[in-house]
Amino acid sequence: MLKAVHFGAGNIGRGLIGELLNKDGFEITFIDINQELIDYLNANGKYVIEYADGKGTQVEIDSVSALNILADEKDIIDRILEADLITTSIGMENIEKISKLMAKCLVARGLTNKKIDLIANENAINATDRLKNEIQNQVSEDVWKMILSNTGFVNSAIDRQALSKEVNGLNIPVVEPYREWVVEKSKFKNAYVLKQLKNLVCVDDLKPYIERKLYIVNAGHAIAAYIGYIFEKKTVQESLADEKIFEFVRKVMLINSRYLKSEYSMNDKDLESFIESTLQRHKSPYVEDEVSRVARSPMRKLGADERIVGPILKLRKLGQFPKESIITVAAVLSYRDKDDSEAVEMEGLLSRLGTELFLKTHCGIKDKKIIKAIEQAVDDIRKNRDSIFEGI
Ligand SMILES: NC(=O)c1ccc[n+]([C@@H]2O[C@H](COP(=O)([O-])OP(=O)(O)OC[C@H]3O[C@@H](n4cnc5c(N)ncnc54)[C@H](O)[C@@H]3O)[C@@H](O)[C@H]2O)c1
Ligand SMILES: O=P(O)(O)OC[C@@H](O)[C@@H](O)[C@H](O)[C@H](O)CO
Repeated sequence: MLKAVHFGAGNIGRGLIGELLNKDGFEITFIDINQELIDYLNANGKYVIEYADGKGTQVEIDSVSALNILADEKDIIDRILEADLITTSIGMENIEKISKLMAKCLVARGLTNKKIDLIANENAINATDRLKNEIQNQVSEDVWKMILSNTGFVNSAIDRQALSKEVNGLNIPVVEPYREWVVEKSKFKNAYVLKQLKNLVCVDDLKPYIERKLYIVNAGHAIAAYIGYIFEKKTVQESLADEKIFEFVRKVMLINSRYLKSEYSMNDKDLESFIESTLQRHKSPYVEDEVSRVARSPMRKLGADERIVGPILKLRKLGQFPKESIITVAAVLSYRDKDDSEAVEMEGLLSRLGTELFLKTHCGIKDKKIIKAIEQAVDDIRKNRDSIFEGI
């Protein structure tokens, strides 16, 4: 049996990567920090995921075990010595935290001269390359050369709404039936393993896929959450049930698609139908996605190449002034959640630096006209939240 080591046994780890690797015949070791979940996976050797398909279809994923990253370092290295593939989905904020152990694992693996591939499955452009840089920072130049000659660092784009629910104290991933797992073919070192991964889509150029994912799918999702927050909606579905919000979200997705059209010569009709089907996924009656989950980590989401600001900067370079997309930055800046450390950090930075400096230093927005428009929109939203929809 092929063996995979997957870091992050959360919603997408168990709900997408776990399912697909299992379908392709892999035995999976999950690495996590949640001891209760680790104990459950070890005691049962399997888990269940539920499809949000209106029927509650359940799928069993077997041949699994788990280790704790904080307590089982030696065992983790041993598993990686025997593994055929390493994957992650732990969240970008945790990538740096696993880099030291990952470096140790890849050094041990490199000494055996056996090839291995690593895929970071996170919502970010070149997430694997970002992990790769963190790993490089942990080792000397010679050791890095050895790691590079034995390890394939493969970027990916993944798409599936994966939530979870608690049933009798047990956490069950709840996933939409739709799924996508796209990887960069040329980066794979182990051709045999790649051939066994039948549920992967291999492409030569990942950029159009990850940009379409972030700038259409995740942008639409995030905007529904941030505008939903302003209108006191609890879930994304509740937010999109409001016609004005729905039309606003669709408009921004269409505006963002102008960049994809120009950059990749994507066809208008295909983009429009992609947007429509994405909106249907986001408003599925079988999914109840909390605003707080989708709006989580607003500082990350305001990054210069991320879902909110990325399309604005790219469209500006094309000479455009995407008014509605600009308003969405103001909506993110208005977001508050005392349980989300990044939302708390954002609020603190905004009050210490002011909006203009925050936008310049954190979001890479230097254009005076855009900064002014964002400041104006923040003000307008504070006075009258319906100002968001003016002109729609
Ligand atoms: N859930 C989705 O719908 C979805 C879809 C596509 C992509 N993603 C991306 O996948 C990643 C994971 O998202 P999620 O929704 O599954 O989050 P999640 O919180 O459900 O899962 C993350 C898991 O990682 C574990 N973890 C945290 N720090 C760790 C560490 N240092 N070492 C090992 N494990 C650690 C957590 O305990 C948790 O089990 C994110 O980058 C997210 O953007 C999520
Ligand atoms: O995971 P994040 O925080 O980057 O974004 C939240 C959601 O938009 C995201 O998890 C989606 O559900 C997912 O990306 C759909 O494929």
